[in-house]
Amino acid sequence: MSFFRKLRDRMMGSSSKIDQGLEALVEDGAEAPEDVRTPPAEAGPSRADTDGRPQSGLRPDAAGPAPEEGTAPEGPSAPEPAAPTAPDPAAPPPAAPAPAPRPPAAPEPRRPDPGSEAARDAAPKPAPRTAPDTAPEAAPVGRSTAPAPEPAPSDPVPAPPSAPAADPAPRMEAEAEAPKRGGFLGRLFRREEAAVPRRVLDDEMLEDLEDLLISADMGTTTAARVAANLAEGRMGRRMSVREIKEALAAEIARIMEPVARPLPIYPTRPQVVLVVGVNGSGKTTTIGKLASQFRAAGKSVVIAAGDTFRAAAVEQLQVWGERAGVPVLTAPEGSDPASLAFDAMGRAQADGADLLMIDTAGRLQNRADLMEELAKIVRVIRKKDPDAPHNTLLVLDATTGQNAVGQVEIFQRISDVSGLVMTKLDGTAKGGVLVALADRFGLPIHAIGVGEQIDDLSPFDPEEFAAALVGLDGE
Ligand SMILES: Nc1nc2c(ncn2[C@@H]2O[C@H](COP(=O)(O)OP(=O)(O)OP(=O)(O)O)[C@@H](O)[C@H]2O)c(=O)[nH]1
Repeated sequence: MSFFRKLRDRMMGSSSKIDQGLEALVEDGAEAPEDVRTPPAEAGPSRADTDGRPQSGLRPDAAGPAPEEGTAPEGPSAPEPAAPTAPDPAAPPPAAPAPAPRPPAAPEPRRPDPGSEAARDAAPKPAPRTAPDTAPEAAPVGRSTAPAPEPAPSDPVPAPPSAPAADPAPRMEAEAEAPKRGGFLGRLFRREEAAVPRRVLDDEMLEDLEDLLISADMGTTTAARVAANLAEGRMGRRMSVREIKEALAAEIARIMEPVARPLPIYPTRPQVVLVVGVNGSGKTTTIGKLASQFRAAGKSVVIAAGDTFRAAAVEQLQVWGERAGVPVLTAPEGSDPASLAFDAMGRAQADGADLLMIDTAGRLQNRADLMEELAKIVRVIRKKDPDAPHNTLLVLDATTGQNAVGQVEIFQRISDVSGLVMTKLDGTAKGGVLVALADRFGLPIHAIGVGEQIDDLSPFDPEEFAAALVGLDGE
């Protein structure tokens, strides 16, 4: 099963939210199919270019707007291809029900530039952490069982899924080719195409779209930005569900691209990875999965069970250690986690281990204690290596939706978070929060958890994620 299909299947919860919402949204405001086939002279006005671009004398929208990046050619939606009724170019611009251009949000800065890193830098940090100078290699996340999928070429439009399913790709082809065909087949394609519901992208639709994105946990700011960017150059255009999904996926992938970075691997031995996050977010499971993948990539790993306050957590980590074939260092219940971390550091150094992964407690209800605990762990391991920890991984549970935003803020304050792992993306309707996190914090997303099994940790691929989130493959 391809990674994309696996991700999409496992993200059905979130994809269906946007997926189903879009169907309803377009159908609600869709023009009747008859309207779609109205001769251009009548259809023209409603498609007036309202995005502020100068209209050429030829009024390109009269024959269908020029295909934009990220949208399918509009040809098939345009009325009859022969266009004998093409409007007179000299005719005055229509005074029609052109939707008002969506005003303010639109030309937002398109990149959540590393400004978000600036914001991160501005946050108080416990102590400066210096990563080794040497250029890191990438962690083998997801590569032990199958090679990580090559990132798709940076075409802003995710390629239509290659699945042979009767639907998407052939239909796209049909959309593109329909106008050129003559005879029976041409008429057939045009009729099918005319039956595809489309809705004019106007202010009302943009608001609906924004609400839909918010309901998928994208957060108000990111949802507004995504909707505004989608509107750019498309206002007044009649769009099908698939076209909206493609444009949305392209926009989401663009936001996620800069943060899709595997865990960097340094030549330093041991590379110390401190794993933080609230209780139940998936820290133990993620450490087990990562350890297994590092082992499969030929790295030697030591795990320290730093949540010494919960015997069950230690036992669970031991189980994962056995599965991954990695030693797990433990300490008596209630003992000082920093002391365990110190011992583990000594053991990892003596063994010449490539990686030391330190689990920590996640009791956010007593933030001061947790902060002191983490700070102490960092202090003692720095006695053995002043640059440690080399990574501080924050593990977040996707099912907590927008709460994840608050967790990043808190853990950035109490530890020097260097990257994220988002777990439980399978079966949640809240995957959109990852877009909000990328947009807001710009922290690297090293991997995503898509199940409870040892190989259910995958590299983060923005285009596949975006396509799965909007349900692109499901057409
Ligand atoms: N479906 C799914 N479940 C996951 C995933 N990652 C972790 N879990 C489950 O989430 C639950 C909590 O995971 P843990 O790894 O114990 O979380 P933790 O952060 O270590 O929790 P504490 O030990 O209480 O601090 C377990 O039942 C895991 O099986 C994932 O990607 N998908």
